[in-house]
Formats: sequence, C-alpha cells, structure tokens
Amino acid sequence: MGNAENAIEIRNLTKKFGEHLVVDNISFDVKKGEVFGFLGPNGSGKTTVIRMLMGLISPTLGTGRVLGWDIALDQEKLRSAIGYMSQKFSLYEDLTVEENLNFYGGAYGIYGKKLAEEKKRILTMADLVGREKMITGNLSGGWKQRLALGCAIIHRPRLLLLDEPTGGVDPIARRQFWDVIYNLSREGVTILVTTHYMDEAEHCNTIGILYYGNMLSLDTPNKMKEEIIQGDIIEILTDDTLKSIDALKLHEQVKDAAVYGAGIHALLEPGFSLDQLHDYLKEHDIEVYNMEKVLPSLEDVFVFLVENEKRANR
Ligand SMILES: Nc1ncnc2c1ncn2[C@@H]1O[C@H](COP(=O)(O)OP(=O)(O)OP(=O)(O)O)[C@@H](O)[C@H]1O
Repeated sequence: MGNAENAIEIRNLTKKFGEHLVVDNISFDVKKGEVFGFLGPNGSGKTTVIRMLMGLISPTLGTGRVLGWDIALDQEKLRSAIGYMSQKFSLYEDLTVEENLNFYGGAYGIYGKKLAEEKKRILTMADLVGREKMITGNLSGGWKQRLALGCAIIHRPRLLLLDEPTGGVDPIARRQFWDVIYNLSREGVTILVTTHYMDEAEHCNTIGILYYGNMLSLDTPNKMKEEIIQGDIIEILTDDTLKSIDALKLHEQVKDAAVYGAGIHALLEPGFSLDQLHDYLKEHDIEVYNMEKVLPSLEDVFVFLVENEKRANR
C-alpha cells in the first residue's frame, strides 16, 4: 500500500459492535482531489466507516491509510488534517456567524491576520458576506449548512469528510452547497461524502454502494448505469400508473416495476420485446402513451443490486 495519488487507501476494513457486523471486509481507494460518495440506506455503516477513517474508532480487522497516515496509529495527525461535517451541523446557534468562525479557527490554532484571511475566504465561498453579525440560530437551513462547511474547512484540510451533509435543506440550497464542494475539489481537496439521495450520488466521481456493511458496487455513476443491470429498463407512461405496475409485476418476464417520475420504470428480462409488453398491457385494458428503452438511473441500479443481494441471502 502507498500510492501517492491516493488520499485514502482502505483494505479489508471490518467493524463489529459485539456480535453485530456493521462493516464487512470493504476495500477502496479515493484519489486525491476526487469527490467520492458512499451511497446507502440508514444503518448501512456509512458513519461507522467515516469514524474509522478519522481514527475515532478502531477497525475490528483491516487496515487504512488516510493522507498517508495509519488510521489505527496516527489519530492525532489525522484529526488536524481532516475537515468533518455531519448532518447535525455542530454550530453554536446563539453565536453570530463570525463568532462561530472565530471559535472553530481558535480550535485549530488559527488567530489574528491568518484568521481574518480565512474568514474572508469562507464568507465569500459560502456566500455569507454581509451576514457576519447574524445570530446563527436565525439563519435558514442552507446558510447554516454552508456556515458549518466553512467551519469544517477553516484550517484548510486536504480531506473533507461529509456525513449526510444535505439532510433537511431545500433543493436550491443543496445545489449551492454542491457548487462549493466542486470548487473545493477543483482546488485539490479530496471529498468523501455519504448520502442516501440518488441525485446527490450523481455528483460524485466515484460511488461505493454500501448495503448493511457490504460494498455492493464501486465505480463511476456512468459505468454503474451501463454495466450492472442485466436486462432492459423501460420507461412507460400509461393512463393508470398504479394499475400498470400491478399488472407488470404479475408478468414473469418483468423483474421489477416501480413509479419513476410521472411514469414507470420496468426491468425486463433480456429478450422480452417492447411490442410484447405493449400487447400485454393492452390485454389489461391499459392505454400506453409512451414506452421506450432508457439508460438505467442510479436508483434502478441501486434497487437491482439490493434485490440481488436479498435473493443471494435468502
Ligand atoms: N457504537 C455503536 N455500538 C453499537 N452499534 C452501533 C454503534 N454505532 C453504530 N452502530 C450500529 O451500526 C449500524 C450502522 O450504523 P451507521 O451509523 O454506521 O450507519 P449509517 O449508514 O451511517 O446510517 P445513518 O444514516 O442512520 O447514520 C447500525 O445498526 C447502528 O445501530
């Protein structure tokens, strides 16, 4: 192990709490400057991985290097080189925006002229200029979120760990947040983000799909969409979505059918044609407005992988 291009190198990482296996033998690398996403439902072990990367808890088995340091031995060095932000923003609500930045600056030993410079950089980056004297508790969710991010990077960490950072903020604020993340990544900061939002995972260069401690897939979002699903994803628009889904689920060559946007995504066995599908729905008195083969969405990929995993464990 020890590729200088990697910010994170994890091998066979395993964590058990008592008999409860929470992270099961996962391995992955994150390149410097990359935005890496862990996608998984609640309880799949994402936070536990982050806590191990930060050296807050020890792995039961396996090894890891983060920014060249050993996660089991170099906890002190790691913590000062990493920025961390979680959904629970860890801001002081009764302090002003500036006082929060002063506090976090002080915690990392940043004072005086250097602190003034960093605050200016962060207020500009987070679009908080003019709000320095506002009480943090009075800020809207999106502002708070960007302030929390600012506090997490006041010491210019080379690696930023974000644990479900956009929970509870509106889509516009989420987009603004991601703009800031991209800028940081362009400046060379490596970013590891956990999420259970599919659209958010799309923002990442590489995604690891984590499902109850198992890494089901590790690849770019596009490769996942192109290579994982066996069968065709068909987008269908009919006069009755729910009735159509019930009918589709009864057909043995339809592996899955679910609401997707205004229509349906159905997964067909290879070889089952669109004409056959059209006739089948017609037999059920369903009028088909449109039907076409589409590239799977990340959600399709996720559902496919999870269903496979469930079948394998039955
Ligand atoms: N200190 C602990 N002791 C015992 N069990 C724990 C501990 N920390 C986490 N767990 C369990 O490990 C599992 C994975 O939790 P973790 O928080 O890592 O998942 P997650 O994917 O981050 O989910 P969430 O989005 O809900 O935080 C859960 O079942 C949780 O109850």
